[in-house]
Amino acid sequence: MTVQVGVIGTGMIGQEHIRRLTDTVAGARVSTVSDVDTERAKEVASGVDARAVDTGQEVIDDPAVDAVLVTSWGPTHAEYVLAAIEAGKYVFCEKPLATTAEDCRRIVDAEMARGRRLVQVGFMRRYDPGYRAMKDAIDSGSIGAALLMHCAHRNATVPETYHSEMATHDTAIHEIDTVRWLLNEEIRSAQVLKPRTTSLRFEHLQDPQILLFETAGGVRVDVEVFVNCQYGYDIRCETVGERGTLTLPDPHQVVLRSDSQVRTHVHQHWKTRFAEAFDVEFQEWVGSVLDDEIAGPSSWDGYAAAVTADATVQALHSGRVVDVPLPERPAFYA
Ligand SMILES: NC(=O)C1=CN([C@@H]2O[C@H](COP(=O)(O)OP(=O)(O)OC[C@H]3O[C@@H](n4cnc5c(N)ncnc54)[C@H](O)[C@@H]3O)[C@@H](O)[C@H]2O)C=CC1
Ligand SMILES: O=C1[C@@H](O)[C@H](O)[C@@H](O)[C@H](O)[C@H]1O
Repeated sequence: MTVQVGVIGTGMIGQEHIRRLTDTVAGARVSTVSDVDTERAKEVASGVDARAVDTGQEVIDDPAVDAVLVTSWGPTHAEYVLAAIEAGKYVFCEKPLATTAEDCRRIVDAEMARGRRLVQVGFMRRYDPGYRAMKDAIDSGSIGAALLMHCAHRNATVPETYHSEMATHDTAIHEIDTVRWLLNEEIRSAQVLKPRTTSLRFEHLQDPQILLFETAGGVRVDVEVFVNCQYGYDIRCETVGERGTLTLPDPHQVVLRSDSQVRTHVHQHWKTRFAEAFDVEFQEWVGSVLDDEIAGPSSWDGYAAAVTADATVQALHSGRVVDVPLPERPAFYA
């Protein structure tokens, strides 16, 4: 069987995932697409022999669509995810699940009321081979109990529309999910340090920032978010345990020795740095839709990340350590 996917949002990542579902992932086909920019939707649809419709709701209502992919602008996610749940359709939503914790909670409650998992959130790092190897090594006890984690999330540059809160909500939201997943614990408090700022930024932006988290089990995590680092897209993570450390490897790159130098390429964008992770993420999602059993990052994970991100933004503004007010995880998401 082929999963017929309807896509809402044909911007940058929407087009990436449409290409992926068309050329790389087995068992799926993009059948229907929409975007508020209807001309863009038509153009993208014609490239993959799909049907363009005028609204996201029409995608969800299309009887030919088995599963919905939401890759529109973040503030529109909640409306589409809730409508897909209402229609009883599987829905993959790019991060963030919703832009407010309240909307994430509405999604969690709607999914629980439906009685089965329909939603997967696009936290693609869980599918990166390096992060997966780190998770396996932590779980197997190879470094003993984890004590510390040092992370860095660097982008080459960001546009003027990017503001200081986005360092958490848009960027470090990936680390928030990754830390919870790797350590299998919730984050209980957040603090934000504001180092000297780079001169190579738009004036309104605090860049870099250092986010400090403490997990429920007392693991201390530092995350450097530096979104104008100039030199590339660089993601780092080291876990320090009682008996050793684990370092996230860079994806395979050829190393050139020539002219008295050793050189290797630095990724410039998330598209290439996480290309393999996205491919695996979508292959596994399609498999789980075919098996009728969604197993990837859940709407609870989307909600927990949003609550943690809100506390982190409060910490950015107050300069204080802020507790993360996350309720207990419902058994439905055990
Ligand atoms: N997992 C990851 O590493 C990444 C995730 N993302 C996430 O993907 C989402 C989209 O990001 P980009 O593609 O970079 O943005 P984009 O701005 O390139 O594309 C967003 C698209 O949504 C459309 N849109 C806006 N409102 C709409 C509505 N009401 N209905 C239908 N379409 C609507 C826009 O016209 C645009 O084509 C964001 O939530 C972003 O956080 C983006 C980049 C990387
Ligand atoms: O999700 C992403 C973008 O939306 C965000 O703007 C970037 O900072 C992240 O590195 C990327 O993974």
